[in-house]
Amino acid sequence: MAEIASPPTLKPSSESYSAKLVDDEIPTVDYCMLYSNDPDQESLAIEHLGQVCQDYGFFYLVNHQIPEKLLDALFKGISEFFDPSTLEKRKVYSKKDPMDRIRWGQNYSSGENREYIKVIAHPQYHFPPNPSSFSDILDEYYKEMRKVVMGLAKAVSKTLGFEESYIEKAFNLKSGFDVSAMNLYPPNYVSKSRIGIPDHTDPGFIVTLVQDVNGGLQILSHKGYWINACIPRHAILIQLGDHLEILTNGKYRSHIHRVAVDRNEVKRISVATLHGPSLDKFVSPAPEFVNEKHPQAYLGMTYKQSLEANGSDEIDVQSSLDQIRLLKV
Ligand SMILES: O=C(O)CCC(=O)C(=O)O
Ligand SMILES: [Fe+2]
Repeated sequence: MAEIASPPTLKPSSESYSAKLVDDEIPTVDYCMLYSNDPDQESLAIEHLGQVCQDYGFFYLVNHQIPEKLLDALFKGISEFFDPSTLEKRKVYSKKDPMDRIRWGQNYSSGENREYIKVIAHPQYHFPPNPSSFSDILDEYYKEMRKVVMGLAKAVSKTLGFEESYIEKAFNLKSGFDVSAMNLYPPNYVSKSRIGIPDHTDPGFIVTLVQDVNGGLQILSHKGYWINACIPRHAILIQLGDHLEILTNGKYRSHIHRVAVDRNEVKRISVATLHGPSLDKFVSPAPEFVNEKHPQAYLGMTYKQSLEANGSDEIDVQSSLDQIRLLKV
């Protein structure tokens, strides 16, 4: 596979944002340490992960075992897929029906500036069949990423003091519904504002994010200021999803994030995958997290119902946390 040259850095813009914007303050979690053969090291790593989930809700994951060559091939494949000269060909994936499993879109507006292709990556794979080398790379990438996600489900269960299969069972992750967005910002160098994607949280257990060019993603911390995410090359940014917040009754919260694009100068590709419960899984705050001091703060409903609660379908997902929340935590 061809090597990709070191990418340029996209400088974040702070204009037009009122809340404080700081550079990187995002913790790092070492995936291998969560499974260390040394029990002391392992328990320290699990304790650290629990602290990070509670205090931040997002972190850089390093030593995750996804080959760097696979990530580089993924970015190259996406870059070729979004080639401006083949724009007409990909319009075939424009949304025609709510049941479409592959969906393409291009937005140039004051509220959103990106080109994207969304696919369902689990429980069944739905990828653009051409070019075949690209769908093979996607297949490999999503399989590798699922291993990481299942591993994190075990580790997060332990941070909560449960057996390692707790999260997997609570979300029925073996049949989990994963939607992945491959994004190009700005859409072929044209944007109508500095917003790539506006403020939002994401549904599901966790969101995994990889990118080819640093900068652009901004995360609102629980302390109320924005952080520019400077994801180390080949690391994965993990963000906790709304349904982990619901399950833990607000102990592990999701958080608002957005993408800034900067003066159309740099092309950035990201792959954000929402790893969710199975569509029919009923998710509500677990009894272990509900007590007099922490009354039930969210409604229970199936994952499918919660995806549809925002008036959208299950692929064009947006957070429905506002409709599900009973109390502010
Ligand atoms: O591209 C990014 O950095 C973020 C994408 C995102 O937040 C999403 O697709 O939900
Ligand atoms: Fe997101």
